[in-house]
Amino acid sequence: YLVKQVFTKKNPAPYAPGPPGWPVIGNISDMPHVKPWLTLAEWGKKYGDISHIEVLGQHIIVLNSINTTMQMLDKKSSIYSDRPVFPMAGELVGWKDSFTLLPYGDHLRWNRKNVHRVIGSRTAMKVYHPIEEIEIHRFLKRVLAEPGELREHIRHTAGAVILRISYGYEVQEKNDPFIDLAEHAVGIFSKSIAPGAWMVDIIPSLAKVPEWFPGAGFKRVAREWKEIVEEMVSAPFQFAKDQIAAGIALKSFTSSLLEGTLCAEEERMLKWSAGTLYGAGSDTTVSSIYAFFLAMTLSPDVQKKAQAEIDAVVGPGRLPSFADRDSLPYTEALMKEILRWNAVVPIGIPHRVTEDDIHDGYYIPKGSLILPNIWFMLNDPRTYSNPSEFNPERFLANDGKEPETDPRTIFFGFGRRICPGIHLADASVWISTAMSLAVFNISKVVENGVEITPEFDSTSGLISHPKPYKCSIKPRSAKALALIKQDANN
Ligand code: HEM
Repeated sequence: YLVKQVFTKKNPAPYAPGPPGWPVIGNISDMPHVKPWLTLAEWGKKYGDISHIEVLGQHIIVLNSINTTMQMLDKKSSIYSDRPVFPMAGELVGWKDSFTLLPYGDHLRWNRKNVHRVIGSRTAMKVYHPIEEIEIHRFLKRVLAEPGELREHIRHTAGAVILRISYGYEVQEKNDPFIDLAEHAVGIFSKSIAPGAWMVDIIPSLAKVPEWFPGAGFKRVAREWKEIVEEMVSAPFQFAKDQIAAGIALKSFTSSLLEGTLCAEEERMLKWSAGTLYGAGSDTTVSSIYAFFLAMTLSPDVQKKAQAEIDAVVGPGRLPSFADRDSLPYTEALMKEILRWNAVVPIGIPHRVTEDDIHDGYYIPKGSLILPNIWFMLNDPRTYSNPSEFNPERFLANDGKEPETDPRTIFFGFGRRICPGIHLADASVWISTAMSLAVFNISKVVENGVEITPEFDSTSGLISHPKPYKCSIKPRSAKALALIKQDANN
């Protein structure tokens, strides 16, 4: 550790402190696989807001403060916006064309510009509000019919929203082929990108080893996965093209961009762009909405308060809509607290720095990976009082107290790579929260006369979900039941 701190002739400043490593292999055994955000937060406590490790010559910088992260990834975004190469997920499984993993450059900017035009602001999203309202109403019907299948219904609904917006595709009520495909492909993304899971990510030259070679089983796995990913990106795109050719396409991201004249390369980029939205949109908001039902099970008082607000503003005769959003401040605060409480992408997607930098006196060599510990920033006692407490009030101005930091400035990443789905995600989580609270009471399950208190535990992985739990979901009243049963298209 001390050796690392020494100001060497070669380096213009010392590396940031971090756990001591071994010569050559560096900190290979320190990279945590299970809930890595907890270990990274420990490093924050021990070594400060910027810490450094080295794994086989790869420098990794861990950030544990919102200020430092903003100063680096946002203020210096011209050099902090690249992505690392992921030999397994990107090169072998084929996600490298998904714009989540594109290097910083023209190709990425083309993608981001297109997405921004379609869903990049609250105003642009307004076109899709009716779709969200209809789809979430359908979700209420599914939950009413089979409350025990909550997780499935949330997945199905998120898939329905994103397939409609990306391709103009309307899902089947059961076993929709595109929803199953996305679920499969997104699972592959998570597995193939898991840090440290694949030797080829540590020794990239292994990618050249033939498939039959002992120990090269990962190449067969990658080939099989690549086929599924290709299918996931191509099949719904072909659907949209066929609909356009037949003159029956619904307006969507793909149809509006296919209206212009595109060369073959642009069409390929568009196919991947739509595929990226479809993949990224089908698994992320699911985690927040599933966390919402858990939080309501655990916090009946918060639930009652939000329901009282919705009853007073919306009344019993209709479901809430986006038009009510500005009149429901407590529900808004509740939604923010859901986001803060359950970090969906807990350590973000790594950025890569393209120039040498010195930040806060520490040397950040060109090519370093930057891991922002989003989970810790959402639980940092310097930003949030009693962070482990679920408390929407923290986001309301009370007794002269300023509201605490909006978690959306952290939750969706940073700088020029900030999540482009932010407004879609925000709209989906909000409308799901407001509509569900308007009609359902969510509570603990009683089994054999005993109330079961579910535990909040999260899965590891790039996208983290609350682990399965049980809750009871019942219509609040006969009027609520009638509202759920109304035709969703009206
Ligand atoms: C709860 C919901 C969501 C969360 C928490 C979330 C979070 C994130 C985060 C942390 C990043 C990395 C940002 C960075 O590198 O600094 C990201 C990137 C991205 N997100 Fe989301 N996201 C969500 C929903 C969505 C949705 C609904 C879509 C699509 C419609 C989407 C599309 C993307 C894409 C395409 C990228 C890659 C951007 C790039 O590399 O330039 N996300 N998201």
